Amino acid sequence: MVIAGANRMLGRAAASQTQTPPPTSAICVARRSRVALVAMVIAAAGSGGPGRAELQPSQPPSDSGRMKSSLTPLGPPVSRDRVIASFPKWYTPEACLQLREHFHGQVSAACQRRNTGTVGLKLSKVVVVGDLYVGKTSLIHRFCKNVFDRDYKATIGVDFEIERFEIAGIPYSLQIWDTAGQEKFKCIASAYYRGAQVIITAFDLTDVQTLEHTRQWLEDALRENEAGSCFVFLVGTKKDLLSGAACQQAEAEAVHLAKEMQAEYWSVSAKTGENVKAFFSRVAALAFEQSMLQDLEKRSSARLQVGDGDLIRMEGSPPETQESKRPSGLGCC
Ligand SMILES: Nc1nc2c(ncn2[C@@H]2O[C@H](COP(=O)(O)OP(=O)(O)OP(=O)(O)O)[C@@H](O)[C@H]2O)c(=O)[nH]1
Repeated sequence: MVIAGANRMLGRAAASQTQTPPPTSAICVARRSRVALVAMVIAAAGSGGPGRAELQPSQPPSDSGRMKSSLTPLGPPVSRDRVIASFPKWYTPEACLQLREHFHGQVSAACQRRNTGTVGLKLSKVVVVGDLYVGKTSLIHRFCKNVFDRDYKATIGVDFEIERFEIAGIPYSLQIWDTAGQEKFKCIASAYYRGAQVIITAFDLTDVQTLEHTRQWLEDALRENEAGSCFVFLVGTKKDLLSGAACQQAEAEAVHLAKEMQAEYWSVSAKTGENVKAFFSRVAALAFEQSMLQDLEKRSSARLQVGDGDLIRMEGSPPETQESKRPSGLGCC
């Protein structure tokens, strides 16, 4: 993974229908031959049409705008606006994944002690899905590059961005996958749904049909992941185009659906930037907290198993007996 020295990494990846998602390192390599890959995807989709314009490589981060943690840094510093010290709040309590305003007690304690296992090295996968033209790319670009492009260029296959955070003093990264909304690219994009910790289903607040379609997008993304393993967000885009009663009406319908989907609801505008940073901070904090809790649980159950009386009794037993009694959760050593 090539993120050292850069605050974020930009990539584009595309695959044929049967290809499984490549590891991040493979994608970094693929990035260099982007033109060939894009050509491959156009061929696979049977289209000679234009794709998303070539993206500019990220600028190397300058030293300004950086903040040093009061704790010993675990990695290179992140930009100031990626530092999350307190738990970011929900958009509406009517459709939110959790109402706590602080990190879980165990998580805070572990972060203070720097007892965070491998979480600081982890890259959590976030997949953004939804109809074409709803503003998925614009949302990601507003957050990752602080830009807005009023011209529409369809995403071909998938793109991704990596954003580094510092959460409760611990480094944490999100790998944000932008998928194509066009039907002809759906099979390519869906190959990248697997392994998502967060699924963001986006719709256009000014187009109620795109809200209706989010059920199907979510179903497709969940099918590729273990039941109950993903945080789900429902995001209404282009908030700047609605106001007053029309906005309230659109949001009420979306909140209703979000509750059904067991999703957290947010309204955002990539054009003005409204709620974009708050939204992704919330995503990062929830994913981080879940990773921490899972890691703590894994380590504590591993400790319990190591101290288990059965294992002590096994000492000196023939190797095959030891093998047959080994708890399945433990590795080969
Ligand atoms: N006014 C307004 N326009 C937006 C906003 N977000 C996106 N748009 C516009 O909507 C169009 C589609 O945006 P994209 O981000 O390319 O849409 P997408 O969902 O990524 O589309 P696909 O790549 O085809 O799936 C573009 O012309 C954007 O400029 C927004 O917040 N406000």
